[in-house]
Order: sequence, then structure tokens, then C-alpha cells
Amino acid sequence: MSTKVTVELQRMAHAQGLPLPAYQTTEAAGLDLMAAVPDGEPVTLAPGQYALVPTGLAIALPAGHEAQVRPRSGLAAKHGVTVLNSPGTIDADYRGEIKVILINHGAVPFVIQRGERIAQMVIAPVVQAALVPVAELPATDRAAGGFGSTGR
Ligand SMILES: O=c1ccn([C@H]2C[C@H](O)[C@@H](COP(=O)(O)OP(=O)(O)OP(=O)(O)O)O2)c(=O)[nH]1
Repeated sequence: MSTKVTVELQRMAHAQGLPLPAYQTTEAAGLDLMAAVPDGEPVTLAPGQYALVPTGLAIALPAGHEAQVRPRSGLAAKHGVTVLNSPGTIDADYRGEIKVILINHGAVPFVIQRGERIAQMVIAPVVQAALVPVAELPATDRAAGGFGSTGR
């Protein structure tokens, strides 16, 4: 069973009336995020266009956690619509509105209505690094091999 952390959530005025983000199945990893665009004023993404879409939500994550804003595969597979900066990072000390940078890679305009589920948010633990500058790094078999060095 997945572990649960408590996340305080504030719904801004323009999110009133929208359902709370919810896990769609028992073991779903992501909470669906909904577009808090004005009713009757959908946002249209022309092919190749991107926009910052409001969710009307702000959260307080427990220290040591982040929220990742990820695409919904259905929107990607059916419409070519995805999250431009995926995964977007919501820091634990961020108190502003969560926004989703959506891009339309599809061939036709994509219309975002109020309440449309546009992305999903995954809560994850964070490890911060204590950086230690050194003259040389420990040797490995791989060394600097990368970017296809093992073949296709
Ligand atoms: O898809 C995203 C990505 C970020 N944010 C918010 C939460 C995050 O904590 C803050 C800063 O994000 P990030 O660090 O990615 O942006 P930046 O361009 O480095 O801005 P900053 O200088 O404010 O950190 O913006 C979103 O609402 N949606």
C-alpha cells in the first residue's frame, strides 16, 4: 500500500466549484489537476502553441517533498498535448498558484474547458545533495562513456 503524507491545500477564488484533485484509482500515483480557466472562456492552444494554465490551487508540502507536474498519457496519445517542462517541480516552500505549462504538439487546435483534467501531480520525496568539490572522481568501468556508448 502506498504511504500517505498530509498536504495542506488552498483553493483560490477561481477554483471554487471545481472538485478537489483526486486519485482516480486505489493505487494511482498522480492526483489529476484541473484547469481553473473561467467558465465559458476556454483556452485554445493552436498547434505548436503553449500556455500557462491556472489550477487555482496552492499547497504546502511537508519539508523533504516535492510535487511533480506530469502529463496525462491520454491527452498526449490522443491529442499530442503534454506538459512542456515535464516534470514541472513544485518546491516544498512554494506557496503560489500551481500552474501547468501545456503545449499542443498535435495537428489541430486543442480547447481547454474549465474543469478539464490537464495534468497529474505526483508527490515524491526529495534528497538534497551536500556538494563536495574534489580534484578527481572515483574511477569506474564506464568512466566517461555515455550517450549510446553501449550501442543501440
Ligand atoms: O510546472 C510548474 C513548475 C513550477 N511551478 C511553480 C512551483 C515552483 O516551486 C516554482 C518555481 O519553479 P522552478 O524552480 O521550476 O522555476 P524557475 O524558473 O527556476 O523559477 P524560480 O527562480 O522562481 O525558482 O514555480 C509551477 O507552478 N508549475
